[in-house]
Amino acid sequence: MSNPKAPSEIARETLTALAFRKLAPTPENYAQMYREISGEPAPAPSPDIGATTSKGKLVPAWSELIRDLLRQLETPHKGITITRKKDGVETVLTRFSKDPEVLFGKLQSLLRSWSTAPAGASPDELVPSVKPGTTLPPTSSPATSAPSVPPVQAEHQELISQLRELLAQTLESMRSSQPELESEIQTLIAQVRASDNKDRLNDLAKQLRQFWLKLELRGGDKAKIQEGLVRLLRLLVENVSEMVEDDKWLRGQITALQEIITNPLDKRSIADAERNLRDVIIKQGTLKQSLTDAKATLKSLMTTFIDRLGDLTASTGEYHNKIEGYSQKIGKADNLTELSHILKDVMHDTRVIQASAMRSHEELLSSKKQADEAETRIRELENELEQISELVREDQLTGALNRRGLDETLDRELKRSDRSKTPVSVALLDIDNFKQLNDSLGHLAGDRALIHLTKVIKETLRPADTVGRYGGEEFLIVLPDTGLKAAVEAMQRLQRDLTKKFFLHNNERILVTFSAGVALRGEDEEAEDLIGRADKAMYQAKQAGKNRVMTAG
Ligand SMILES: Nc1nc2c(ncn2[C@@H]2O[C@H](COP(=O)(O)OP(=O)(O)OP(=O)(O)O)[C@@H](O)[C@H]2O)c(=O)[nH]1
Repeated sequence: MSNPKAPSEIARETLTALAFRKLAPTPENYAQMYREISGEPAPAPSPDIGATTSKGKLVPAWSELIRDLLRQLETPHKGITITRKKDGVETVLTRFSKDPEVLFGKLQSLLRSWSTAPAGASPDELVPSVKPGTTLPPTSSPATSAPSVPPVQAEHQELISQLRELLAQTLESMRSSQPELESEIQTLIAQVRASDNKDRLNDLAKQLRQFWLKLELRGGDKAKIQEGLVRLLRLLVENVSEMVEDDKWLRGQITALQEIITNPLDKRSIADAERNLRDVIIKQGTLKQSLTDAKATLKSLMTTFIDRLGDLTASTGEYHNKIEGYSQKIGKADNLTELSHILKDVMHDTRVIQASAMRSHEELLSSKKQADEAETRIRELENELEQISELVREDQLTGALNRRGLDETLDRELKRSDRSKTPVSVALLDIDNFKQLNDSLGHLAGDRALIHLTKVIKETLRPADTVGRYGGEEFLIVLPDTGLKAAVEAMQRLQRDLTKKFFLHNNERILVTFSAGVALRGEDEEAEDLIGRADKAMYQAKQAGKNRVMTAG
């Protein structure tokens, strides 16, 4: 004996049959078709629901409702999945299919609930409420709903396999960042892709939990390793700086490095510090060469001096021996002629030794003078080196101030503006499409373009204005005693000058343009905030199409 059909299934089949036979989905047609499919006998005559309800209200057309239902099923609604919608329809059909009028109303309110559902509402709230105490028939049972369940199941399966694939891809994307876990990740990916039943999924869930735990621990380890390395570096630098007390060159670099690692580390400060350190190293390299040369000169002078002294000692030693010989000869001499010959020899040797001593004396004097000069030069170089080591304020490529120089200038100018109650403005410039210039003409041409721009800026602005390299292709201009309008005009003048003073590359004229943000310092405004506002305005200038000047609000 076959199992009786579930009401929801009969209702669904009724709707399908109506559509299939192209019958108008009126309540009577629905009721008749329902009875036909369920095999129920025709009910006793009841009030006509063809055109009006028993309460006298007009019943809207079913076709419209079904069309609406189909349309709304496909339409995305926040917080409600298609599956949940289908489940809702299923529940309504199950509970109310026996009464077309109630069914109609419930389907309508279900539709309304989709379109008015608040974001994130639980799908359960979207199923029309059921009177307390009503027992719900099962929405599906393998025996009765077999032909209609597969679409839902198929959709679930499709969703699950999509989720599996997403999980596999997520794991896949972790491989490059976790090379040490490569084989473990590979195994998990294979497991994810093969998890097609509950047991395998459970097993996978366990493995994944262990894997995430391991990742968490590793993340913690990495942070600790990094902290440890920084601590170690600090110790090392401290220790080295104590050891090299006398070596100014090395001490300068150590100071720069200490500055980097004593402040909190972030990407930008490390990049700045790296550029500063490079500047220090370049400058120190040049000075160190001069110092080495000066020291070599001094060494060679000392050698000459010692040689001369040796010669002198040797020749005076020889003279003393000779004098001794002459004194013996004098003692033995017994006539005047002999004595006169000896005296002549003595005079001759004395004159020779005197001349030699004089020459040596002059040579020594000149050597001493040169040695003094070399020593002075060395002292000067060492002083310069010491200063450079401690504070390099210039960008080595462009000759503009570097970040450190800019900080000092801003500090000075802001204080001056506070004292004198005069305005001060800043402009942040960023060369337009600089990457493209680098890519098409080469990095060296890019470097020369930066030098060119700095030169034009220096030529165009007043001597009191300062230009510094703020970043790669960004420049900050400090304009003391300048209001917003005048600062904007200065930038516009610079733009015009750049269209006249072309950057030449292989005899080709290249137009360098920039976008700028200009900000007038507010009362007691910190340098950082002032630059921040200029930066924002510069960004707006870029967004608005580049090669323009914008003011900060
Ligand atoms: N030649 C050279 N290039 C540099 C230097 N510093 C930074 N750059 C380059 O400047 C380029 C900046 O590129 P982006 O930030 O994309 O800016 P852009 O191409 O100017 O684009 P916009 O700012 O939107 O106009 C990068 O390619 C950097 O490599 C430098 O000292 N010399």
